[in-house]
Amino acid sequence: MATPFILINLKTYTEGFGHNAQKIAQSAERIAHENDVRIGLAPGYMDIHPLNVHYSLPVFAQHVDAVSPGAHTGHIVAEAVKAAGATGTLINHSERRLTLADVESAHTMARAAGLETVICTNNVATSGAAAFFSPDYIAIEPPELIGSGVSVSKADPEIIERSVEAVRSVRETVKVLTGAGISTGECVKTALDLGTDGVLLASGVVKAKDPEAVLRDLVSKI
Ligand SMILES: O=C[C@H](O)COP(=O)(O)O
Repeated sequence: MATPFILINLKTYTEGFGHNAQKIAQSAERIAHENDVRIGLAPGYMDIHPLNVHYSLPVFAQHVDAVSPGAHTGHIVAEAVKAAGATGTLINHSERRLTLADVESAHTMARAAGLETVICTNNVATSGAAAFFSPDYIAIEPPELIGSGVSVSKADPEIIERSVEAVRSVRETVKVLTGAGISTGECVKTALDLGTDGVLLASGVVKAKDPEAVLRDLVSKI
C-alpha cells in the first residue's frame, strides 16, 4: 500500500486563514515527519505561497478552472497555482463542482502544469468515471456527510468499498481517499481497512480547539 495520505482542506474557514494556516502547517509538518504518513494542506489561494516557502509539505489548491493562461479574468489557472508554489490541486470538490467536460480539461491542465491531482466525486458512478482521467487520487465524499461530524467510514462504508472497486476496475493505479466527517484516528483506520489510501478532511481539524491534538489522533492508528 502507498504511504497513507491525510489531506486537510482549509476551505474558507477563518480558522484556516493566514497565521492559523501556518500553525496548522507547522503541526502537520512535524507530525508527518514523526510518523510514516504524508500530510498535505489545501489552503486558500493567498496562503499557498507562504506555506510553500516556510514548510515542507504538499500544498494543494482547492480548485483550478478549465482555463488556459491568457485573456481570461478572475479565473484560477493551473500554471499560476503551480508558480505560486502549489504541488497539487483538488478538482471538482462538492463545494466547487464542474461539468464532466471541465473536470477533464482542468485535470489535463493541472497535469501539464506538473500538479498532483485529486478529483473529488460524490458517488460510485462518478468515481468510476473520474478514474478514466487517471488522476493521482479520487476522493469519494457523500455530500450530505460533509461538515456533518458524522464519519462516512462509519455511516456509509459501502459507498467507499464500491467506489474503490469501481475505480480499480478502470485504473488499478489510481489511489482513493475517503472524505466527509472524518475526525479521529478510528475513522482513518476504518478508511484504510476499507481499501482506501488515506482521507480528505476539513472541519475536524480546522475548527478544532487544538488542531495539533486532532492531527496526532488522526495518525495514531495507522
Ligand atoms: O474537503 C473536505 C471535505 O469536504 C470534508 O469536509 P469535512 O471534513 O468538514 O466533513
